[in-house]
Amino acid sequence: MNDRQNAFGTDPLHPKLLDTTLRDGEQMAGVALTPDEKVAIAQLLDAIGVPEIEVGVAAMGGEEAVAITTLVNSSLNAELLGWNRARISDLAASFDCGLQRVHISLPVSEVQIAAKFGGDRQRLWQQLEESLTFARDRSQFISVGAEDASRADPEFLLAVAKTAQRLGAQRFRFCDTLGILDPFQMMEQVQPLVDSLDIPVEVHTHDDLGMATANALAGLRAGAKVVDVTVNGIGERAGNAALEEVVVAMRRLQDWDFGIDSRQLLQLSQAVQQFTHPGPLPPWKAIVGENVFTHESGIHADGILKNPQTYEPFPPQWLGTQHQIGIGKHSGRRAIAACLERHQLSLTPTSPHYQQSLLDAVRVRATQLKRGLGADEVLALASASPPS
Ligand SMILES: CC(=O)SCCNC(=O)CCNC(=O)[C@H](O)C(C)(C)COP(=O)(O)OP(=O)(O)OC[C@H]1O[C@@H](n2cnc3c(N)ncnc32)[C@H](O)[C@@H]1OP(=O)(O)O
Ligand SMILES: O=C(O)CCC(=O)C(=O)O
Repeated sequence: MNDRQNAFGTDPLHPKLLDTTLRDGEQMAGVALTPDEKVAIAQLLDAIGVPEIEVGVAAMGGEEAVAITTLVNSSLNAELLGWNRARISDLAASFDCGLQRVHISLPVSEVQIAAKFGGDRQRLWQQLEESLTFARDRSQFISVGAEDASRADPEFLLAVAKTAQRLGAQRFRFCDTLGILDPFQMMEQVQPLVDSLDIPVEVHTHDDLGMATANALAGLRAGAKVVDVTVNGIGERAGNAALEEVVVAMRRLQDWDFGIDSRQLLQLSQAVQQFTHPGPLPPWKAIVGENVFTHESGIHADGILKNPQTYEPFPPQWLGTQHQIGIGKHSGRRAIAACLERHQLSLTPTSPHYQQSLLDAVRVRATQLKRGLGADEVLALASASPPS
């Protein structure tokens, strides 16, 4: 990473990642990780350079507490954080697991305060104070999270943040819990917190409107110093900002790599996929999908063969991979010629009839199979209709 000034200025406290695959990621409906799987994911996160991992909810007890205790004792480099409601019993459960860094969450929107605290703000202030006082004497680090902050009254949100800071919180998490903001609104809402607090602001975004990653980047642009992510973007409902997207987008857009070894992102993504939703990821999934560096359309394949920069947003080498030229319904002559050339066959430029008949055969076959063709299938079609 060079030292050039970017959108984050020259502040030495560059933004950091907090991975919450093991907490919010696991909250995705149907996901249930064993302690061993949680440890395996944490080790992979650690290996690629993630500096902070939200490990789970100790108040759940049982295997979740076992997993958290095992993680605490597993000598990871990453700092670990345990998620808690603003309740002493939750915090006690985290401390029983050996956690020394805790997160305390409070609902801050009218609708959530009504549902969770019977609309009693006094109760909210009291639980904030009680839980922070309890945690302060027993922990090394406390962050406070404002659940549903994006729907909260901004003055009330700021009052909660300042109170949390005064009572000893060392970081404040702004949550777009329902994923309802756009990046402009995200900046407008996060900026005042950054400007008014002495402690760092963290942003937590959801993908309900497909804007989790964009909003995460907007939060950073507004001055947040920590951004929450999950591998493959898993999480509640439509998921969270995806670790791989935030890392690669920030490298591409701001020349900031978070200290992450992006060549290990594919392996991490595949491991998490197997533990959470066995089966393939959607091939078009940004950054880690199988098709992200596969070019089929004739015009694109032609461009890539002439100069990869024509159609690659960033070099596949960032992910330790290479581009592929796919052959299918949208192929053009140049891609088919390149495929044949790789197998010492030539698509004679002077026989346009042959070229067109092979292209037609590829299109028919790909449409029948509803997929791209392998080189062997292209060669079989070529030998079935030899140059006339
Ligand atoms: C936006 C988010 O991601 S929030 C995090 C969500 N994560 C989870 O829910 C983790 C998994 N959860 C669980 O295992 C369970 O819900 C537990 C162990 C946390 C609690 O289980 P239960 O005691 O059975 O409570 P239940 O889940 O039914 O209800 C939640 C309770 O917490 C209260 N609550 C919710 N958020 C908070 C908060 N931030 N601070 C204090 N209390 C809260 C609710 O009002 C409700 O209280 P009530 O029982 O007095 O009505
Ligand atoms: O940490 C918090 O306060 C809540 C985090 C969360 O998962 C959310 O708001 O979506």
